[in-house]
Amino acid sequence: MSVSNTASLSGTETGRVVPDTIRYNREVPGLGDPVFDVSGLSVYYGDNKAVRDVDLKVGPRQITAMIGPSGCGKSTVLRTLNRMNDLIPGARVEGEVTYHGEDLYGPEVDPIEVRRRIGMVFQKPNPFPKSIYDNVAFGPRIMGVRNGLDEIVEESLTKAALWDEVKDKLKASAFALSGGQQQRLCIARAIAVNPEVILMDEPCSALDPIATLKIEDLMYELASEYTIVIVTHNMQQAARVSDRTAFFTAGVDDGGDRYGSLVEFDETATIFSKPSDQRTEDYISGRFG
Ligand SMILES: Nc1ncnc2c1ncn2[C@@H]1O[C@H](COP(=O)(O)OP(=O)(O)OP(=O)(O)O)[C@@H](O)[C@H]1O
Repeated sequence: MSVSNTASLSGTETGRVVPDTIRYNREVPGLGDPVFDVSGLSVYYGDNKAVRDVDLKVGPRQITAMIGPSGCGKSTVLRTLNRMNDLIPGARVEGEVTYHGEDLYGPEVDPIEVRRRIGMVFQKPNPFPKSIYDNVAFGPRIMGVRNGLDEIVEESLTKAALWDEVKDKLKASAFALSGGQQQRLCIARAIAVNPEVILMDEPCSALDPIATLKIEDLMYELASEYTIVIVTHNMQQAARVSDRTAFFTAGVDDGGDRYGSLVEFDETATIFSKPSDQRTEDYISGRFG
């Protein structure tokens, strides 16, 4: 894929993000056989039913963005896609999440294998206190790979658009890299174990605008090979990079409990130009959130 359109990055004077802010001009791939099919998903933290009744499909080799105001459940839903919620005491899911048609929460499913196939990149770059090389080689080594590590490291760093910047200092500490480089290293680390899906939870929120655009370019390139789901606070970012967008909001139930839910899920251009729900319209117009 190539980057073919670098139109305006900002919204219009109404504050609304419109389709001409979409930088990457490509046809939206179909949902095909969805990679994930989420239906009737609710997530509890203890007794608190924090996210309710989410239905969502994630198509292969495309970028799905999750947007919405703070606390609407974006990260919670993202974590259900690779069972990271299992690691949070008191968290449990209700409803169904299938991965290629298989129940992701089925008794026979190995969560470790799930997290290998469905990798995650976090808000704050979190390289290990090791060399650049050892960060990337870490996952393959744990999987028992002994031969061909050099090739895996080079290929992963190349795919993460970092190889040229680090090829002469692979033994240097990962902490010697800039924030943006560290985040690309974390993406290389995720790629090194050969995943199908990369989940990204606010991957640019700790980065400056230049480093952010680099990661966005990278996401776009990676989407030809990987399925990407990104949580972002940044509407322009969702409009720029994603094929489909899920808009979540937070509400209060009759008992006064706050909860998150999915309002609308559609192609990104539709969400940002003619959303079908007034709450989406209000959010993308900057009227709340
Ligand atoms: N580990 C946790 N323990 C208890 N409650 C949690 C936990 N993580 C999230 N929650 C609650 O679940 C709800 C959704 O939170 P979540 O972090 O998923 O929302 P978000 O949309 O990603 O928010 P933000 O944009 O601020 O990161 C919130 O009410 C939050 O307090």
